Amino acid sequence: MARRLATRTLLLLSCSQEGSLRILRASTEVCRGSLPPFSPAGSALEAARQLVGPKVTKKKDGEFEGGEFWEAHEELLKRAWQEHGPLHADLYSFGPNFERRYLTSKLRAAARLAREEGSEEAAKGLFEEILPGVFASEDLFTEAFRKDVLEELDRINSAGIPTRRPNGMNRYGVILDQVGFEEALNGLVGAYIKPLGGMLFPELVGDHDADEHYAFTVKYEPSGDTELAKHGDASVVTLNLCLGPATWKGGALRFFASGGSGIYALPKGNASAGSGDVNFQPGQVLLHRGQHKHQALPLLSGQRANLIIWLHAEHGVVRVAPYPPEQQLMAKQRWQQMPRLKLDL
Ligand SMILES: O=C(O)CCC(=O)C(=O)O
Ligand SMILES: [Fe+2]
Repeated sequence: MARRLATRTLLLLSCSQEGSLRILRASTEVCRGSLPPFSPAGSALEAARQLVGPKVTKKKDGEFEGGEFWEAHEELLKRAWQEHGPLHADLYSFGPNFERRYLTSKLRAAARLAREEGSEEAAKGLFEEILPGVFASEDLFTEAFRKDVLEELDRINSAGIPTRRPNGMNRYGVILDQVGFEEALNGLVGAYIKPLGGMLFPELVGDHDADEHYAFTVKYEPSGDTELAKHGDASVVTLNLCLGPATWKGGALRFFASGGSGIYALPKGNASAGSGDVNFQPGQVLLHRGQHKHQALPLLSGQRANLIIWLHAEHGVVRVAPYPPEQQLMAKQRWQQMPRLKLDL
């Protein structure tokens, strides 16, 4: 699973991979014939609304489901989302407005202290290690962030533009980087999420191990996906924010213990990977290693939506071997890196 997801991430994020370039070119030829005539001067939004997205069926290994369709229409869909425009413009660009509206003052103050003084005490104080290797916080994102994201998702889902399944197992959700959020997310990840991931998992996040991200939402409800099989993510560190929206029953996230072995052995104690169930609360964030195996238990009623950010190195590479203590980054090195503002697509 992890390797398959990594491969798909690589295909989505990197254009330098020979195979994906070939698929893209071939399918563009195939699909042009079946598209309504589209002139560059016409409305991309109108053209995208006439597309019929591929059926989504697989609950495992579904990364490439409809792959040719998505590769062929990538440019059109990107322009369609631009034309569609935002409901909450602040969500789409990272800067002082984004930070003030969507990040708690506690998080901003803790990050300032880490950047200016090299002290991570306040940042560490935002988290509780609820299972070995699983850090939880309710102090990262504001209520307004959840509310605006949920409203934006509703609008995206009723835009009439096809959206691609978020990964090989979850069928329902939105790939946030593909619907206009990549710039804001690059800023958020570079300035906050990557240093937080490095602070909590210094043995895995060095200088470049979390340079890139893949962000998406997942949705569970009785008429759609209700559960998710045990897996690891295509990430070195995963951030998982529960968006709510309101109430649901079941749907806990179960973690499985593993310490790894040989050169992959995780340090003992605080940083090892423990087992247990997490019953999400709206607004709660988890940070865990991507390779810490987990599973979503069956949702019994209601709906649960989460926003997930996978951190990985360039080309989807996921570090699994821990750094020895003397090679780990210092707090200032983590927090003073400049955010990368563009994805290398
Ligand atoms: O159900 C969740 O919150 C986690 C989903 C998940 O693990 C994933 O999409 O990789
Ligand atoms: Fe996962």
